[in-house]
Amino acid sequence: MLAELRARARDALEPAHWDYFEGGAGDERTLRANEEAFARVRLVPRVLRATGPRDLRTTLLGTELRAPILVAPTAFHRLAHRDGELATAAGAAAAGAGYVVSMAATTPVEAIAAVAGPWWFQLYLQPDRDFTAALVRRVEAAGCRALVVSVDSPVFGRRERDHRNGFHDLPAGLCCENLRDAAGAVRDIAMDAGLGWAAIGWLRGITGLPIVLKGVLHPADAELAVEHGVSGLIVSNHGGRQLDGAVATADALPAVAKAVGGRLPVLVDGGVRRGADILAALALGADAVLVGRPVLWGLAAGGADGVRLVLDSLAEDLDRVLALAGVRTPAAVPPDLVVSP
Ligand SMILES: Cc1cc2nc3c(=O)[nH]c(=O)nc-3n(C[C@H](O)[C@H](O)[C@H](O)COP(=O)(O)O)c2cc1C
Ligand SMILES: CC(C)CC(=O)C(=O)O
Repeated sequence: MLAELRARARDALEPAHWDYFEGGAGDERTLRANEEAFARVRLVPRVLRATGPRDLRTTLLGTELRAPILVAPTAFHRLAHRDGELATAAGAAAAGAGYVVSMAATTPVEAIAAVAGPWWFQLYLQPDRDFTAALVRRVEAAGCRALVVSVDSPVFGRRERDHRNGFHDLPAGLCCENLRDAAGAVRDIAMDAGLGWAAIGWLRGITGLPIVLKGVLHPADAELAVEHGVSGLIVSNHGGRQLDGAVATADALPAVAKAVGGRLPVLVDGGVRRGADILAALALGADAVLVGRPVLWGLAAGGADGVRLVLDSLAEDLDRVLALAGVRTPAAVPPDLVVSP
């Protein structure tokens, strides 16, 4: 099903835009490694446990979801479909999935909020702290439930497909609508190589929203994140778009989950394509997964209905594999459901 949507998305998109959505950094080693790591996992199901009806409902930081599945923050949805983030928001809401709106969304958060279910906002902390604070106020006022701070991007990864295609800017008429300053001028997103833990403390001081760090791979950083009072972690390598050669997320997850020791929710993204991948992520220590490119395939192929189809299919697939593995709820997935290869 996903493969078919992917093919339709490819047909629907300009080749340079397809490459932007699909590509990774460098030789795309990490991009490939994410899917390969999930494909290597072997499951050891339990039998005859009379587990009865499954219940996939999951609550994360006060946000109730139909299944442990969220839409990962991805940029520029109006490049994929004319309805852009509005279609993503409506599709995710219909599927009961969480939606993490990218800071590089091409639709204002107020318009997204009007059609979305529960949504979080992904932030790149800008060197201009006043601008960042104003944006935080804006998303709070629009109804955002948590801030996802991406910490894997002190500089841009080198996306060779984009260099080859000369894809550097959005076409005329599209822009990052949430990066307007008080005068209405749109800023570029700045990556900040000077970002440290003090910046997280600063953010903590200006907002009451839960702060989730996205892009943690090392267990020592997970420990530091707990010490700095964040509310959640996303084990992520940005879908292989930042540090090429970075460890696959399924491989990094167990050590991070162990370091966190249940003190915070741990989410993971990168290469999640099947219910069995979600089951594996849960067994390896995650509380939920985020899905990036497959949502973009659904969006490009079919707008809101395509997004809903992707998310519903993943949830149905998870329900089936939970039954086959002898488990009733996501929280009950035991670590010994997976064997290391
Ligand atoms: C086209 C594209 C744009 C992305 N834009 C952002 C972004 O704006 N902010 C961010 O934190 N992550 C961004 N990501 C990374 C995703 O949030 C996520 O980590 C990744 O896509 C997960 O891997 P998957 O695509 O294999 O599911 C982007 C990923 C893609 C593919
Ligand atoms: C506009 C970019 C900052 C979006 C991004 O994070 C990405 O393309 O991976």
